[in-house]
Amino acid sequence: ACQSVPPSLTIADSEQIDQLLILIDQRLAVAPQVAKAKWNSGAAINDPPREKLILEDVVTQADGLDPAFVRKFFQAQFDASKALQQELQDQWRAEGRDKFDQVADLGRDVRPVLDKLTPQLITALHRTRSLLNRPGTRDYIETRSLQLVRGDIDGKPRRIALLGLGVK
Ligand SMILES: C=C(O[C@@H]1C=C(C(=O)O)C=C[C@H]1O)C(=O)O
Repeated sequence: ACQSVPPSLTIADSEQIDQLLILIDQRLAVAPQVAKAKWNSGAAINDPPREKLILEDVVTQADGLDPAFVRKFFQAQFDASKALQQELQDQWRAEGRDKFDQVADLGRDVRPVLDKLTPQLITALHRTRSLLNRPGTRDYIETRSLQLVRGDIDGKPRRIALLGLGVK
């Protein structure tokens, strides 16, 4: 990791960015459980009221951060999760998969995991906001995300999630 840290970031800075990437990965890692629960129940992958609720929540919790940035970031995390859910369900459909025997309950077991990550992500955004537009940060995120942000079939969910950081 140290070799890829650009001169514009301290090691401590790079560790804060890593922490954000780890949280993005942890959120994406929940998507297969969501996809399974919805596969069994037949519920739609997209749940706009649930997304709206989270967005309203994060904007009020994100004091000091630009609300437009926070919304954009979380919308990208939803979009990444949905892209991964879609890829998985497309695969299961192609395989002619039956329902899964054991799935976690979406409301009782799975969404609470996402809800626990939300404030942790907001904290990580606070700690990294001023680092995101430094020269070299973009390349650092690219390199590190390949190791830290997995949970993903073809790289598309990861790309969508990282676009939410708005790093140019
Ligand atoms: C993860 C879910 O699926 C989708 C993605 C969401 C998210 O990432 O938080 C929220 C609602 C759904 O559009 C879910 O329904 O909980």
